[in-house]
Amino acid sequence: MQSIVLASASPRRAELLRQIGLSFLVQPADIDETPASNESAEHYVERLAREKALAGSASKPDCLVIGSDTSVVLEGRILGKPATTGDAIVMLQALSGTTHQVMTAVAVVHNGICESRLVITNVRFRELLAAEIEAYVATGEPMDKAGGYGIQGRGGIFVEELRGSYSAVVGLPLHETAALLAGAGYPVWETWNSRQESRNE
Ligand SMILES: Cc1cn([C@H]2C[C@H](O)[C@@H](COP(=O)(O)OP(=O)(O)OP(=O)(O)O)O2)c(=O)[nH]c1=O
Repeated sequence: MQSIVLASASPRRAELLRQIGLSFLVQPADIDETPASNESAEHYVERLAREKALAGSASKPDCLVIGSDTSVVLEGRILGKPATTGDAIVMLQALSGTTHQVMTAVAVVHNGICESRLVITNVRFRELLAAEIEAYVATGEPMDKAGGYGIQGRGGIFVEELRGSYSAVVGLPLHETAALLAGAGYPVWETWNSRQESRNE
């Protein structure tokens, strides 16, 4: 079986891949993340996931390379990672009491061919108090996360309802990732079997 490369600096994505039993190499991809003019959020997120996977594959052509991108989208507006704590406060104020979309795309490059999937999850936040937004931002948790929150962390207490994929919100949709890997000739469950066999030998 080919080696897997995760073209990402996100510790959440690595954790999610480990969760499903995969062994892989981490090699973050450095790409320009500026949206093109008039580009839709859907197009932007999927394009970035593909560019990250393709950038990773350029230096590891013999590997199966996974790239992904997550953006929070509020009324069509893309909220990336906050640049400052002030930014994080503004994002969280905007998300308070509303429903937003978390768009995550995953792309897999295999033998030069790139396949990708986009997953859209609706997340509703309850009304947030100004004081709790300040306290949350002071923890530092929002700073490396799209939309300025982490559902898997303290930010979990803001989420009233989620419709879609929890793993996609955290950074990597596991069902779609496994489907793409299977399509590339790498069914995830087969790696469980081979590990089991090597332990039994
Ligand atoms: C909404 C949300 C996002 N996030 C994270 C997932 C991603 O790491 C990050 C979105 O930024 P991305 O630009 O998608 O990813 P990244 O810069 O962390 O890593 P790379 O580009 O190298 O793959 O936000 C959470 O951890 N929890 C959440 O609830």
